[in-house]
Amino acid sequence: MSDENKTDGKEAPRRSTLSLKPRGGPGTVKQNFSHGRSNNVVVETKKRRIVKPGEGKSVFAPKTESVTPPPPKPAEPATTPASADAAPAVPTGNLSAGEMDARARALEEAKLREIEDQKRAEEEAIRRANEDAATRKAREEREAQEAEEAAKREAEEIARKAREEEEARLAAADASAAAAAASEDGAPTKKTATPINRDAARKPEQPQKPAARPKGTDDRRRTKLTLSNALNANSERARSLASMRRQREKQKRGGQSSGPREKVMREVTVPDTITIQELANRMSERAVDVVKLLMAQGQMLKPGDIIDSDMAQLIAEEMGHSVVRVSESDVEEGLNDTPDAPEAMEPRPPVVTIMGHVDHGKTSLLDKIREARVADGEAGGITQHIGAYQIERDGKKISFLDTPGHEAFTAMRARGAQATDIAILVVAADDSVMPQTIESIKHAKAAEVPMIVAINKMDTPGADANKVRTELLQHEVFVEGMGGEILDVEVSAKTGDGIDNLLDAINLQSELLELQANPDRPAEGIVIEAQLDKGRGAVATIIVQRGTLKKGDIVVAGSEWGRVRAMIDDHGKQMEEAGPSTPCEVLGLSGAPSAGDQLVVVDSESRAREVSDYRQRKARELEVAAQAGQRGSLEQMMTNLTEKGADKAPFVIKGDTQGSVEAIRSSLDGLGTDEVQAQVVHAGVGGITESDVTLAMASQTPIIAFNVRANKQAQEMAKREGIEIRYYSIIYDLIDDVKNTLSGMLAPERRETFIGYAEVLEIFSHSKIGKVAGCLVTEGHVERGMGVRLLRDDVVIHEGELATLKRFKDEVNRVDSGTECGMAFKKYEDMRKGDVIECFTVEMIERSLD
Ligand SMILES: Nc1nc2c(ncn2[C@@H]2O[C@H](COP(=O)(O)OP(=O)(O)OP(=O)(O)O)[C@@H](O)[C@H]2O)c(=O)[nH]1
Repeated sequence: MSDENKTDGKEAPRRSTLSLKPRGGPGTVKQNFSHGRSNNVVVETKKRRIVKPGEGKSVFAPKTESVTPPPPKPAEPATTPASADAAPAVPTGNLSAGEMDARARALEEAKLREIEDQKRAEEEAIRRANEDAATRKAREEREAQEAEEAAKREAEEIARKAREEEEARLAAADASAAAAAASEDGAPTKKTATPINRDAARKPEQPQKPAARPKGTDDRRRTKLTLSNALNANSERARSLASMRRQREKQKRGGQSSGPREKVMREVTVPDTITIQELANRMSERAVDVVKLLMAQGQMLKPGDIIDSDMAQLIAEEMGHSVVRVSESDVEEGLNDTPDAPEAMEPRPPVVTIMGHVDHGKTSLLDKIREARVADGEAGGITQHIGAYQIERDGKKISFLDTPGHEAFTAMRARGAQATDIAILVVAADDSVMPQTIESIKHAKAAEVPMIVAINKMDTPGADANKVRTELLQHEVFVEGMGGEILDVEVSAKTGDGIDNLLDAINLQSELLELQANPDRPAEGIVIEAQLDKGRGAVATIIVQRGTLKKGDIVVAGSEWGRVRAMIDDHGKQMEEAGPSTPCEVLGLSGAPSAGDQLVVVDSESRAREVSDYRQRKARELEVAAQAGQRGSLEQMMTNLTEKGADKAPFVIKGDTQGSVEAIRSSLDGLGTDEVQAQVVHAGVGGITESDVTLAMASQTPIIAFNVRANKQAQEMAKREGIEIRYYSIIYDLIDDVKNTLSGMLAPERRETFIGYAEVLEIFSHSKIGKVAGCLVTEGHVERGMGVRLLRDDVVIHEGELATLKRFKDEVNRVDSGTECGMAFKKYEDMRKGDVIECFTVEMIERSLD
C-alpha cells in the first residue's frame, strides 16, 4: 500500500518525521483487503496548536522554565522568539526552511540542557548517597523543622488574613448599615455601598479554603515529585500523598495519646490462686511489668506461674489497683448456715446410737426393740454396716443407729456418735467392760452426747451387773446405781426383759434434751453410710437433721449431687418425704458420698453442680498435694528413708460400703510393722471392674473383695493376667488372711545357740592344711560343720567355719569337754596361743505377725 496511489494525483514529497507536509486538508486512503474488496478512508489531519508567547508557554516552555536553572535564562529569548516567530506560520500550514532550522536548533538546545540537567542530578544523587547517615538525618530534621515553621507561618498568615477580613467584613457591615440608613435619603449611596458589601462577603470565603485544607495540600497540587525536583537542594521537598496521610494519622494518634497516658485504676478480683498472666490481664497491665516488679522484690517468676491471693493482692496494690478477694469456697456460702426462727422449731424424735463391744448383743437388742430379725441375716452374725431404723412407741418416734462393735469400725462408731442425740452403751453382763466398750465411751464423750448404759445378757448365769457398774467407774462412767447421773438399765435381748425400761429411759433422756428442729425448710442431713448398688446406683443412708427431704429435691452430699429419685425407709417402703430425725435411703446421687458427709438441699441443679464441682476439684487438689508432698517434702523423704527397709504388701480393696472399705483399710494399716506393711493401692466401693484389675496388674497386687464380686470381664481379665481376687464376707477372715500374707513376708529369725569353748594351747604347722591350733575343749563340746569364732581377750577376731577337727591324726565329728584336739579355720591362719575358740549353731526361725 502506498500513499501515492491513494492521493489524488498530487505527488506527495517524501519528508522526515518532522515534515511540514500541508496539513489541515482532508485526504483519502484506499484500503485493499485480501478478498479483493477495497475501501476509501478519509484521513483528517488536525493542526497543532502553537501558543503565542503572550498567550502562554510554547511546547517546550514548561520544560525550560521548570528545569533550567536561573543562569542559563538569558539564552531563553533566543529560543522563545524562534518558536514564537514560527508560530504565526502555523496557521498557514507551511514552515519556511529558516523556521525549521530554528525549531530544530531550539529542540537540540533543549535536549542538551536536559542532558546537562540529568548529569547534574545524577552527580547530586551520588553526592547525597555518599553523605553519611547522621548528616542526612540532621538535614531531614532541619527540613522537617523548616516545614513545620513554614506551616506555622502559613497558619499565622491565614489567621491574620482571616482577622483582617473579619474586620473588613464588620466595617463593611457597618458601612452597609450606614448606607441603608442613608438610602432612605437617596439612591446613589446604595450604588457605592453594594460593591463593598459584595466584596466583603465574598472575600472571607477565600482564606477559608486554605484554612480548611492542612498545609501541604497546595504543595501537593503545585509540585510534582520528579527526580530533579526531589534532589534540588534549593527547592522544598514536596510530600507524597502517602506521607501526608501518614502525617495526618500520626497527628491524630498523637492527639489521642498526647501528654502522659492516664492510668486506669481497676478493681481486681483475686481468687485463691491466680497466674501472673491472668492477674496482669485483670489489671490491664503487661505481664512483663508484673514480672519486673516481682523481680525487683527478689522473686523470679514467669507469667505462667501461679501465685497465691496474698501475693496477688500485694502486686495489684503496688500497681495502684484495688483488690476484691474471692475464695472458691464462697460457692459453699449459704449452703447450710441459715438459722431457724425459734417459733418455727418443733419437737423432733431422738436419734439413738447403740454402741459397745463386739458380740455384747447390740443388734439383738435393737432387733428385740424392732421385733425384726436383723441379727440372723448378718454375715457371721456380726454387724458390718451401720443400720438406721425408726420405731414408734406410744406415739413417740425413736430413730436408732446400729454401729458395728468390731475394732475395725472405729471411724463408723465415731460417726455414729456424732450424728446422734443419745448413745446407748451395751455391755454384756457376763463379759463386762471390754476394749471396744472403752472406745465407745470415748466416742460418746468426744461427741458430747448423753449415755444410757444397757447391761445386757442379764439372763445368762454368769451375769454380774454390779461388776459392770464398778468397772465403768474406772472409765469415768458414773451410773445412777453408783450415785452418778448416767441412766443404767438391766436388759436381756434374748428374753426381752427390761426393754421397756430402756425405751422409757430413752424418752426421759430425750425430754431432758428438748430436741427440736424446723421441719418447714429445705432438708439437711448426714450421710451414715453409702454404697454403689448394681441395680439402684448410688445409695446413701442418711438421717435428716432439720427440714424435710422430699422426693425430687436437688441435693448435694459431699462431692456428689443429684435429684432424689426415691426414698426408702428401714422397712424397704418408698417414702414421699422424710422429716427431722428420720433415717432413710436416698437414691439418685451421682456417686457414693463418704459416710459423715453433709447432705443439703439446694434450689437448682446448677448450684448443686457448682458446689459438687468445687468439692471434687478441692479433693483432687488435696490428693495431688498429698502426692506432691510424698515426692517433695523433706519430712516425707525422711519417712521414706526410714521405711525403706519395710517390705510392702500391696492390695486393691473393693467393698460393698464406704464404711467397710474404710474399716478394712484402717485394719490393714494397723497390721504393719517396721519390717512389713500392707499397702492399699486403691480402695473403692462397688463391684470389681476391669479398671481395678488393670490397677492390680500395674502393681502386681491381689484384689481383696469384701461382699462384692467381679464382673465377667474383670473375672476373665484377672484370670488371663494372673491377678488373684480374694473374696470375703467376714472381716475377721480378711484381716487374718492379710496377716498371714504379711507374716510370710517377714524375714526368718536367726537364733544362735552356744555349743562350747576350746582354748588354744599350741600352734602347729601342717604341710597340707596350713596352721593348726592344738586346743583343749574347756566347756561344752566342739563339732564339725558348726560356726566358730576366734576370741582374743574376749574380743571377736574372726568368725567362720572349721576346716578340720582332728583327734590325734584322725578327723572326727565331735570332741567333748576336757579333751584335746586339733582345729583349723577355713581361709584363716592367724591363731595364737591363749586364744579361745567359740563354737555355736545358727537356726533360722519362721516368724508371724501376732
Ligand atoms: N443369752 C443371751 N444371749 C444374747 C443376748 N443378746 C445377744 N445374745 C447373743 O450374743 C451374740 C451376739 O449378738 P449380736 O447381737 O450379734 O451382738 P452385737 O453386739 O450386735 O455384735 P456385733 O454386731 O458384731 O458388734 C448372739 O449369739 C446373740 O444371740 C442376751 O441378752 N442373752
